[in-house]
Amino acid sequence: MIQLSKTKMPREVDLSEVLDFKSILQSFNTKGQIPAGIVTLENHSGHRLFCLENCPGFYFIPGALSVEEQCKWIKESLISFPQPPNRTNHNPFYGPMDNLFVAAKEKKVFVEELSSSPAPSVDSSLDPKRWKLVEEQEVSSIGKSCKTISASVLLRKLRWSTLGLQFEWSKRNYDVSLPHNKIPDALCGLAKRLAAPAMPSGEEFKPEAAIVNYFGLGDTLGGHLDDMEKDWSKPIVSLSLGCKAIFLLGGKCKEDPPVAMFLRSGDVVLMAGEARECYHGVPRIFTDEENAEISALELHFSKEDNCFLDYIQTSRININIRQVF
Ligand SMILES: O=C(O)CCC(=O)C(=O)O
Ligand SMILES: [Fe+2]
Repeated sequence: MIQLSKTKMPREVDLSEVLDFKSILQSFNTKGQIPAGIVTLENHSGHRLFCLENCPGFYFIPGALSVEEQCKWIKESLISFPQPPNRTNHNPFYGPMDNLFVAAKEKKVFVEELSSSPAPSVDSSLDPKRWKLVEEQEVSSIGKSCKTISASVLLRKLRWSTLGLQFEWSKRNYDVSLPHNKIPDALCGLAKRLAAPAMPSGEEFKPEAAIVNYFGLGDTLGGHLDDMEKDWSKPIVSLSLGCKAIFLLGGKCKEDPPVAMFLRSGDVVLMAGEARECYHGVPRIFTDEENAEISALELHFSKEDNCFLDYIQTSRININIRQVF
């Protein structure tokens, strides 16, 4: 099950064995050299792809997204992707939440409304209408018995949002009866172009759903399979944005030793065919200045709204796009 879990602060680990496709690309471009077990090809857009000999269907495209594209998808992930009818991890407790990012930027606060009638439901936390958004300065005038939580804390606790067909975590399946919007056209077009090298010949990828994962310091994604889509010959297209992470690609059994690789902002991974049967996860993100490797993003965002800069300096966002049927 895909769930981001809080862990203790990161430990010092030996990173010397972690595959680094950025430097593999550099040494291929300058010296024509490539490590054993890795093969390379070029896609239509001139991007170099790397595949692993012992994991057919796995593709790594280092630096596939320009800085402008990365900034665009970071903004979309914070502003529009968590908007209803898309659901987020906050839905069960707070209900559909409009404009969380803007509310956080404006330092607004959610307040639980205490109504005398009708009788409260057995579990009041499941009644989303009980939460209203107020200005920070109004909080002092609200009774101490009311629960309050700031929008910026809720933004920090945003773990996932779902686009297109909505994934129902409790049933671990897509619930086609839930209201949803189509995947935005620009994301659809991008996913189709990126997916092309991993598609069965003559077929075009149909993006029907996407899961957006938000990682803060100490957040991890445990080893899992994405097995709820019908046709595993179609790839999952996975975009990395923000702070650098380590991706673990295991085998078909949980016990198989994984290969570790760095995922930087702008990298894209495709997993199709046999690679879809491989366990994978994200055990670590790097938020320190030296290792996050987000200076290009920082430069770009420093000319814009500081809120994006503040968020991304301690975060990673992953958008993974799927064909469901
Ligand atoms: O964050 C990532 O790079 C991987 C995400 C993933 O595997 C998933 O959401 O299924
Ligand atoms: Fe996954």
